[in-house]
Amino acid sequence: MIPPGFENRLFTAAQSRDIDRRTIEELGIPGFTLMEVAAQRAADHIFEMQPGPVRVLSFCGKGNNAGDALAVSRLLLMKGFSVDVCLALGKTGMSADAAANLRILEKMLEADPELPLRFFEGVLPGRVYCTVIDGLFGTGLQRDVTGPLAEMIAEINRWQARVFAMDIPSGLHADSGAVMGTALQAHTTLMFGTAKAGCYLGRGAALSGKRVLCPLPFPAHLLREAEGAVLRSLSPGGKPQLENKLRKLREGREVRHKYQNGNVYVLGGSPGLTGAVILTAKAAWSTGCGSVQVFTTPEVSPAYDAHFVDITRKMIPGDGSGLFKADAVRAVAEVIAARPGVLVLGPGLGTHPETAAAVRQLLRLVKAPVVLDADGVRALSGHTEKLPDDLRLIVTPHPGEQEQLLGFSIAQPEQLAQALNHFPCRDNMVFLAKGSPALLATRNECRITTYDTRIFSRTGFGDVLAGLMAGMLSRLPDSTVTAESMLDVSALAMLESYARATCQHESAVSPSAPEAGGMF
Ligand SMILES: NC(=O)C1=CN([C@@H]2O[C@H](COP(=O)(O)OP(=O)(O)OC[C@H]3O[C@@H](n4cnc5c(N)ncnc54)[C@H](OP(=O)(O)O)[C@@H]3O)[C@@H](O)[C@H]2O)[C@@H](O)CC1
Ligand SMILES: [K+]
Repeated sequence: MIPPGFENRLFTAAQSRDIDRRTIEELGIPGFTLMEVAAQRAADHIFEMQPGPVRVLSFCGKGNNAGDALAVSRLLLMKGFSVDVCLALGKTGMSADAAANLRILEKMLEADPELPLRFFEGVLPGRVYCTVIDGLFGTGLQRDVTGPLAEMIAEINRWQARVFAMDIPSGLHADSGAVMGTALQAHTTLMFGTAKAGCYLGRGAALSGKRVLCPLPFPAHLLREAEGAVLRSLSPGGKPQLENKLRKLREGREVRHKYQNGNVYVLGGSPGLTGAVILTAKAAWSTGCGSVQVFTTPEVSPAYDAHFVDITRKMIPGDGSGLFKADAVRAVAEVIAARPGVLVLGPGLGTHPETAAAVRQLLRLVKAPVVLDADGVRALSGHTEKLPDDLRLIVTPHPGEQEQLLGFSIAQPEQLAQALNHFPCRDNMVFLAKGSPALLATRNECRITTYDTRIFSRTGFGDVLAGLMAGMLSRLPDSTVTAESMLDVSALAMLESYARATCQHESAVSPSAPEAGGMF
């Protein structure tokens, strides 16, 4: 049983170790008991997946991860499976609980020499297996896997077996999802007690296969007290909960006419780049907000004639180039001040230096929450420190824009903390690092997508996402637009885009098999 509220919480290796330790020391549940519970849950899952007894390879190191695999091996034997145990690092120096589990197996074999159990030290048994229990390394892996161990991992990967990883696939870093030299490709990862961040980040998302959280008797207060960043997974299953949270916030809003049901402003669309604005404005409108208004120059406005029925246009002054420049900044800020709403700044705005300067000027003047996307993000490169500290901001760069904005692209939650430090408004903002997985963070929390964000790799989805965010945000009472609710809105807008993308995309790839490197 996972304590309520922790279903989608992710933990680092240090946090997990600390929770293990405190459960043992403060509650008095022995480590061996925790291991037995973990093994029982893992074995139950394996029996479900593999109902008929087969010969399995139990691939063990010398830490507690091996202890898990050895305890699972015993439970499989008791169900009639045949087990070949590979003690890849030999018998010496095993952790106490791993050694105890090994001793139990040895005693069982001594008592019943007919038992289908064999041991191999330092080598693989020399045959191919369809099912493998991976207990080489868990959260204790700190350095690269090399030499004979790396060769064994490569060999097992060649079998394309059904690999059940204990806690985390061996070779994967439990925090970053980085491959430490080489790693096993799991079919299923049975995470013990806590979901490990490394199974969701970097290569971990693909190498973990199906992720299953096997509950251990950790009390809620220890999970709550785990020190360090709060990480959560963001899966399509979380959509109803987010919708509910935002619906409750909306109930506090008095709506007597359309302008009290949320106003969205879109500023973008330089000559030849109006498609992005059309997508953004339509997506915002689809959220049910009261009004969507597009700022445009007289030169660009005719491009919208065939597209906008419900969406109004606000003419801004220009110098005849059709671009947004300094002379329009005050006019835009005044329109928004007169009728507050949410501004989407950037779709198709173009990269003219004077336009970029006007974007920065507007961000210093405007009091509305802003969703900053595409060319709007580019305009901030090298200038983030000049933003007002009370600006409420959602910034949505893809990896190329992250590189330009920060000098690095984001793969780890700690890098988001670094990214947020570039902004004086860091306490009022959400940084959405697009990529695969996408990471969404405020100063207090980071969410990691669990679905395949490669589906967003189509021109225009960034524009749709920005429109959805602004539309949803505009419908909340202004006093509830905080970093926390903006994170919920961003998460829900991502899930809504995903739902739309999977409907539209006939050849949608499986959401359970994300692959590193994709982006949108
Ligand atoms: N009660 C609990 O705590 C519970 C814990 N549980 C389980 O324990 C797991 C964590 O166990 P763990 O901490 O013992 O570490 P683990 O991952 O088995 O490996 C460490 C060993 O590997 C070695 N080693 C490392 N890198 C290496 C390399 N590159 N190449 C070669 N060797 C290398 C390292 O050796 P050393 O660095 O000392 O040389 C050390 O001996 C956790 O993931 C979960 O499965 C669950 O049962 C729930 C209850
Ligand atoms: K493992």
